[in-house]
Amino acid sequence: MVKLAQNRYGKSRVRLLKVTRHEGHHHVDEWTVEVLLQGDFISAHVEGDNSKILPTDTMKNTVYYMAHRSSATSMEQFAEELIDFLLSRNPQVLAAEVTVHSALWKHMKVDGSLHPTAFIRGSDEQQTTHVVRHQPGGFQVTSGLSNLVIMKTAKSGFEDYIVDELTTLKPTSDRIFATACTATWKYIHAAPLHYNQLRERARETMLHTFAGHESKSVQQTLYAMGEAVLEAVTEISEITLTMPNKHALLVDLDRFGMKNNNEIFVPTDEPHGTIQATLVRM
Ligand SMILES: O=c1[nH]c(=O)c2[nH]c(=O)[nH]c2[nH]1
Repeated sequence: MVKLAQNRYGKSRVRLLKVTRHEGHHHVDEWTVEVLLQGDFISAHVEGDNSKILPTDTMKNTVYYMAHRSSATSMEQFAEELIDFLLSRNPQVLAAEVTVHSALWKHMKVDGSLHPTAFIRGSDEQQTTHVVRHQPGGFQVTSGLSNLVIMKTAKSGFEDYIVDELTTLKPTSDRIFATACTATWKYIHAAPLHYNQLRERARETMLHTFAGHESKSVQQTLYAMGEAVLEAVTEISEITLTMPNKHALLVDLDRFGMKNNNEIFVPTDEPHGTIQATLVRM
């Protein structure tokens, strides 16, 4: 005997470019959206009865429909509108979740000033949000960013770790610290929030802390970054940071009779350290 333990379904990687045409300048949002529904879908799985199934193709169309009529100023707000729309029309759906990944388009600098309608990809960094609402119930919003590629060439060392017969790593008080940071943070959901401002504050705080921190390890800097975000943005209840340690290996120039004063490195992607932690308020 078997039974359906858990299920959800929806549409993934719905790509969308929205141009908001303000007088004198345009704003662009490039989003990749995922919509997932949970609910009373046992008969669909067990009997092949599709009478309660909203087609995933319709979900895709709903994303475009809502994008056109929405005046949401953040992707979190857009996700909330999309969820409300789907839940209001589908009583068989017990929970809807929407994930949005946003690309980093910036106005292009042309002749020294920002062009109003020409854009350049800032980097491969993405802004993210995951919003879920159970019926009945309020929104749970988890936002964040991924692939924030950052590096520092000072204020980073790694010493006094365990040394055993398998240790080859040399301690250093001066190394390259390079990472591609992923962060997700949960919002305390009291009132409608200014998601874009809060996101910018969290991101700026992370960068500020990373740059200034006297790092004894990736672990310590990650903790300092998370702690600073929780201090700076009281609307955030919890933050998870993942920071791969993208090693930059010092090249041995002794072989050529040269001294390498921490100047020439080989950047590596693999293998990399993986450092992750979640910080919550006490
Ligand atoms: O900051 C670091 N943390 C580690 O746990 C670790 N392990 C390692 O080999 N190098 C580093 N660096």
